[in-house]
Amino acid sequence: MKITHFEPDFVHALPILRAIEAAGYEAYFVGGSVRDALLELPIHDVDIATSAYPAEVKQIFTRTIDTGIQHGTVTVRDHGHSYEVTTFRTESGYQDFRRPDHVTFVRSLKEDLKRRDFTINALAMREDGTILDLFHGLDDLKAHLIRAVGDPNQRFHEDALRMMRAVRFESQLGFTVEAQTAAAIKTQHELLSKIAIERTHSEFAKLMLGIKRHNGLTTFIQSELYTQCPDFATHRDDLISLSQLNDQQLTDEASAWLLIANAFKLTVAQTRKLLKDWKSSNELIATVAAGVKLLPLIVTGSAQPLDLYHAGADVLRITLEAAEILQGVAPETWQTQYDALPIHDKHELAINGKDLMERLQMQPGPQLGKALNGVERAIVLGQLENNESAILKWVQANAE
Ligand SMILES: Nc1ccn([C@@H]2O[C@H](COP(=O)(O)OP(=O)(O)OP(=O)(O)O)[C@@H](O)[C@H]2O)c(=O)n1
Ligand SMILES: [Mg+2]
Repeated sequence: MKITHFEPDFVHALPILRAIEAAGYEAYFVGGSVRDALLELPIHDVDIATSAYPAEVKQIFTRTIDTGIQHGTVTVRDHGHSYEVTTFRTESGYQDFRRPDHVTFVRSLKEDLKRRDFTINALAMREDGTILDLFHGLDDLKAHLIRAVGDPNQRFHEDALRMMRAVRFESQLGFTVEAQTAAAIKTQHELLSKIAIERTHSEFAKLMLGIKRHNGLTTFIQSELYTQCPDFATHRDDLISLSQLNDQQLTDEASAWLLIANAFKLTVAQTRKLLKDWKSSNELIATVAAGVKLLPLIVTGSAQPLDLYHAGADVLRITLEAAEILQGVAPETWQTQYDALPIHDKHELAINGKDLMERLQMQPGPQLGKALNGVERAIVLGQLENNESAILKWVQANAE
């Protein structure tokens, strides 16, 4: 098997591979970029594995950064690009189920590939495009199977996050977790509790944004992995309902959490707590919480111009994405209504507080805030034109 069409990212990285080889070592493209190139998907992060030890890699290139030198990773800078070059390694220990006690550098590609998670991720590509397939990853790519390299129990003991990666790839690639690998996840699902929630969160979000969300969620539920996730354990039936929604692909993680909040029938406060427990960013929490408020209004057709205005473009977009999946609500009608609002943000008002103070001799304080809010509201509702003289007149009339 040989790749003949090279993505630009590979082309740019070729001189790195060639330089390492010219110095007498082996070097290969490995991991997700090789998998995705074979699937004809866009590639990102080209990873390079080499028989050269980190100190040897550093001698070959003029510009290097010690990214994770104790794990064998050196970043090589070349023409504005960065490449992670990692020495072939084996790992042992894994007392805490997430990081190896020691890393041993080795000179053999096979030793390196055999401790990787799945066969489709254990392919290596030579500089000429030849694929080295030591664990039948090509067969599994063809059969759309996610199969652990060697003993699945051992692979999940080494890094319990791999169980989440399995269900993530299932959804992201539209593959199926192979039976023995799935059985091992079920047996070992409790190990996921050892993993930092941020890492589980990141995999779960990728699952929710994948092309086969239904498949990923089904294995996530059947394997009991969900029981190890914050605030999910008591929601098995709700998660099943979530998995049975139409499989339309989501474009934003916030829409996914909105669907979850809806399936779990959470209040705004409960939604905030759930997202906090998943260590979400404040931005994500605010967006989803606002979506929880807006969603029922959209689904029942009762949202008013002010509701759309206060929600704003981002919240509206994710809410419409969720509403379309839940009830087949056509997003265009609402989007058109939103676009037609006279203004979309306070800053678009033809006056501000300073203008009111200067022109109407108003004093700073609650009165001023109230006047501005009234102006904003009247303009959104189409009761007042957004120009300075109309607004000043309106404020004077309403102050009397
Ligand atoms: N828990 C993990 C994480 C990664 N890997 C190996 O390291 C490679 C690169 O890891 P990463 O970039 O995290 O994942 P990718 O498989 O490249 O997927 P993505 O496209 O999301 O980057 C993987 O392909 C796999 O060979 C592994 O064995 N076990
Ligand atoms: Mg990657």
